[in-house]
Amino acid sequence: MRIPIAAGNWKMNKTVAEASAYAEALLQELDTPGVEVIICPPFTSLYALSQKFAGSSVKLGAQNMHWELKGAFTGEISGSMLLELGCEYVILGHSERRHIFRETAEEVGKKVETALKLGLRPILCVGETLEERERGETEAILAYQLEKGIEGITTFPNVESIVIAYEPVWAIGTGKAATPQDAQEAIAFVRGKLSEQFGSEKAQQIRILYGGSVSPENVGQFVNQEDIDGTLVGGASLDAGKFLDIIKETARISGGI
Ligand SMILES: O=C(CO)COP(=O)(O)O
Repeated sequence: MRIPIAAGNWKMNKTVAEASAYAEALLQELDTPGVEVIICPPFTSLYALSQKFAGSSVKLGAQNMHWELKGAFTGEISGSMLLELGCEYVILGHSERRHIFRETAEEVGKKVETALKLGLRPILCVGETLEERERGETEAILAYQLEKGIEGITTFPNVESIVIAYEPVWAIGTGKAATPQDAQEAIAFVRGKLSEQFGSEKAQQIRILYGGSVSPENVGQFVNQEDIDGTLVGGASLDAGKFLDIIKETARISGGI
């Protein structure tokens, strides 16, 4: 049984004070044992939130890390630093990192390998641009990003602890979400690729999320799909009330497993 996830990617938003106030509001209302809730704030709020979430069911994730463990990499953060701050997850290969900061699929793969080696659970993001979709290249792009992303971990015993997020670039921050059918189709394709790499038993255990303009109103349609195991939420996760509605709807649709 794959436990559904509601993950909030705050991107470059919220000061420590704002993050702390949000955490208090979230914890006051949170009562959904069937859903794994993950908050991914900026690095600067990780410590404060690890204190706030201690003893609760809310998990902490970072939004990026370097593939090396330490060294002369000005401005970078290592996986062991994230573990020390209480992170269980780390988002890797988000399309904003790939497109704005020119991260390559190979670099993302190195990060995934290091994260898993350290016992951090990667949330590996994959997704096509609008031009790629219109050219009919969606599956080729997903296959390429996935193949490079998991290249270094194919023999790892804990591959099932990875999470994949399908985030079509054209749906991110646009208010124009994919249709549940398109998302299901892409995610079923990803699960098929995971099955080729890891075998069907492992592939059936790996959670695959949808991300891109998820809201309290549309989340149910995604979580209702056979292969979609939750959502990675940007804008709507910045408001504790909206994110709580997303968590509740996820629990309701997935039967509070
Ligand atoms: O990029 C996203 C999550 O990682 C999605 O962002 P939005 O929910 O704002 O579209």
